[in-house]
Amino acid sequence: MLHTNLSRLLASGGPKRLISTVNKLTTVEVNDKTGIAILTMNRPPVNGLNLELLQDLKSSIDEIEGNKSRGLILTSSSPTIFSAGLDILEMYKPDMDRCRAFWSQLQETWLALYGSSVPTAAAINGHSPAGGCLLATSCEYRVMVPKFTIGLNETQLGMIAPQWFMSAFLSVLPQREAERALNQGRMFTTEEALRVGLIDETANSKEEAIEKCAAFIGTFAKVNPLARSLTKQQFRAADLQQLKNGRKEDLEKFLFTVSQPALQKGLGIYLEGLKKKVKKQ
Ligand SMILES: CCCCCCCC/C=C/C=C/CC(=O)SCCNC(=O)CCNC(=O)[C@H](O)C(C)(C)COP(=O)(O)OP(=O)(O)OC[C@H]1O[C@@H](n2cnc3c(N)ncnc32)[C@H](O)[C@@H]1OP(=O)(O)O
Repeated sequence: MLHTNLSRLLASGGPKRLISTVNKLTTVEVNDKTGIAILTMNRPPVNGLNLELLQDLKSSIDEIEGNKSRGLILTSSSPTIFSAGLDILEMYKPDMDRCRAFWSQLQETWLALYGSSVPTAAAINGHSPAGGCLLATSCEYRVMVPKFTIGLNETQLGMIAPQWFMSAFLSVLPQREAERALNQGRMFTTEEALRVGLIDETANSKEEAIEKCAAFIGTFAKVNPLARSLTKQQFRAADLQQLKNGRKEDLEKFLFTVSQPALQKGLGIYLEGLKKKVKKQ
């Protein structure tokens, strides 16, 4: 009951205090009464994860860790896109120095979100392919609005999802399901995602999704915060350590991959397809 009241208060727009608007591409709002922080991505049109959005996400996660919030809910300001994943323009005909900084920041941001000490949930209020799915599966709970899609579609782009993308996916899906979906580059509808367990609940609106995420975070209200956070970290330690140990190698593999002419050709065709789709409408 307490949890339901907390989540209703949060969703009803009860007393909210805007703690930070410092970052250009993210905002953090902490509800005074519940102590839950809503972290909103705001990089139109599709929340493509470029270097700057990744930097802002990391600094917002740090801020939420530092201000003793009771939980973090990740969402988007777009009515139809949670995140379109990595900004393909960071990988297409890239400046290699920026590309290096981009991938290193992606690693950094993932380590912060997946390893966050506070309870995390994603209110998925739009499409969530690839890197968008990585963000969502790095959270502990997912609530998604109908008529959108989510999944790791890397193989469709001729790319291989790195091991740590797979770790987050595998922390949510059974191995058999995860392996098949990754090999196919499968995008799940909201309903399919619920059926396989890629999301935990559906909601009819962003507000309801946030309410349900807050209710999930509320389930920890009576649990010792340190015991909860250390338990979470033990569950995730091997995945986090694997990337920490292999960061340099992972970066080099990425740089090698994006510098392949065949990949560049594929990305060019993919981008062209996205643009043609816009013109047709
Ligand atoms: C062994 C280990 C090896 C390690 C090596 C690692 C290898 C590299 C790994 C890479 C991993 C990559 C993961 C990714 O995240 S790649 C990105 C994948 N994302 C997608 O495929 C999504 C593509 N976008 C869409 O499907 C749609 O845009 C959608 C999100 C469904 C939204 O549709 P809609 O609302 O209709 O919007 P538009 O399609 O019209 O898009 C509006 C404009 O935004 C541009 N756009 C869309 N997505 C991206 C993107 N991801 N990056 C850059 N730009 C994007 C689109 O072209 C439109 O642009 P414009 O208005 O200029 O025409």
